[in-house]
Amino acid sequence: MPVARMLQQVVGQMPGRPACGCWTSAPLARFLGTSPRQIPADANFYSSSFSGTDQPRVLITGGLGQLGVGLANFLRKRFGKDNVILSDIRKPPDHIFHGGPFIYSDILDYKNLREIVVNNRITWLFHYSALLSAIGEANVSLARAVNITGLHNVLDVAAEHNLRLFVPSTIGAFGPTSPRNPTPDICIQRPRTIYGVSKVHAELMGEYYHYRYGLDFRCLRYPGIISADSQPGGGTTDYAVQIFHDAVKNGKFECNLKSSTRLPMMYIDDCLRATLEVMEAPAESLSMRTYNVNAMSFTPEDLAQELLKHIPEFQITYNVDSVRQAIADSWPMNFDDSNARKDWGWKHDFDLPELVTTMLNFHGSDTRVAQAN
Ligand SMILES: NC(=O)C1=CN([C@@H]2O[C@H](COP(=O)(O)OP(=O)(O)OC[C@H]3O[C@@H](n4cnc5c(N)ncnc54)[C@H](O)[C@@H]3O)[C@@H](O)[C@H]2O)C=CC1
Ligand SMILES: CC(=O)[C@H](N)C(=O)O
Repeated sequence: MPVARMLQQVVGQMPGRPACGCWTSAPLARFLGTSPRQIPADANFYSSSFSGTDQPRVLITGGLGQLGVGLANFLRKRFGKDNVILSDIRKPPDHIFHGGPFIYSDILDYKNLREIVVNNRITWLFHYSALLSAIGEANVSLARAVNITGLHNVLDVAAEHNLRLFVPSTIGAFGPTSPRNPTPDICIQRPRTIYGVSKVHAELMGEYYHYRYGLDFRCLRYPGIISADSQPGGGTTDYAVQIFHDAVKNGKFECNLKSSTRLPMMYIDDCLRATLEVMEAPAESLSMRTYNVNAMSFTPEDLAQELLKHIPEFQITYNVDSVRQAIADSWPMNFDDSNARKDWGWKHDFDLPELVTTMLNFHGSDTRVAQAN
């Protein structure tokens, strides 16, 4: 007998179950737990996913980081500006505040999160709030709270309100005992950072809520993401973002990883497109709920050589950060994303030459504008 059916029979006999015996997506613990958040057994979890239009009503948590504003702009083009709400615990700059709906949302405040989802009739949630690898090692207790307790709140609200939920994982969800070259979707995952541990937890908890409560959970393991118009948030791959700014501005860059450190990387446009494509993929096409996605892998030396083709006077020096280097040495060198390419047609657009040209065009034009002003 399928596990789900067996569980349904067991749960159906539980006291306090709705008379209909219907299978609610609400987490079982809410009926049996002693949590102050316990919901009356006769609560009717009418799915609030019907937003009255055929467009998703989107909430992005942690939206003011390196990726969230780009995601909001990308999704607003697809679903309409007013259907995508950006949120964070920080004050947005004026151009972001006036660029579309923004709301304060602290994922550690479960009631606040629940209120936002109900009052705004949210149907899709992109959960970006997190402390990344290096900053997480500098503040383990905060990283554990945001990346784990915050995730639990998001999972419960998503299950209670039948949301389609995207949670990004990372190359950092693997560790030194994982195969590194290449790293497949399914293999040993014993990361050595609180960031990586919290992301493996997110993958496992999201998949549990999917199989146990029917939550439409979808997850991509992002490589190091490179963006031109936003600053990185304190990770190990941040060098690959900062190098472009420094190369154009100063003609030189001091790299905090060894020249031979190979890591999977991706341009932000590919990242955001992969995120939307997996969220729009028909459920029946998904043989998994957590996928690796890949574009390229390079070392600081590879990147410097590509930059030299455009900026012949560019100089790179190395001042290795031992914390970041130890993290990078435990991460994948190359990512196997064949399942994403097979199941939902993933295909990257930007390889290293295209990345460098695109980033320099942005920074170069930006610098030219700066000189003109
Ligand atoms: N940028 C990258 O290269 C990669 C990012 N990812 C994942 O993508 C997501 C977004 O990444 P980034 O934008 O780079 O992160 P980031 O570190 O730049 O931004 C994270 C945001 O979370 C917010 N935040 C912190 N505590 C919060 C709380 N209690 N409630 C609500 N928001 C809170 C911060 O204010 C910040 O704006 C993260 O989950 C990250 O793990 C995964 C792999 C690579
Ligand atoms: C690859 C990531 O998850 C992030 N950029 C980090 O370096 O922590």
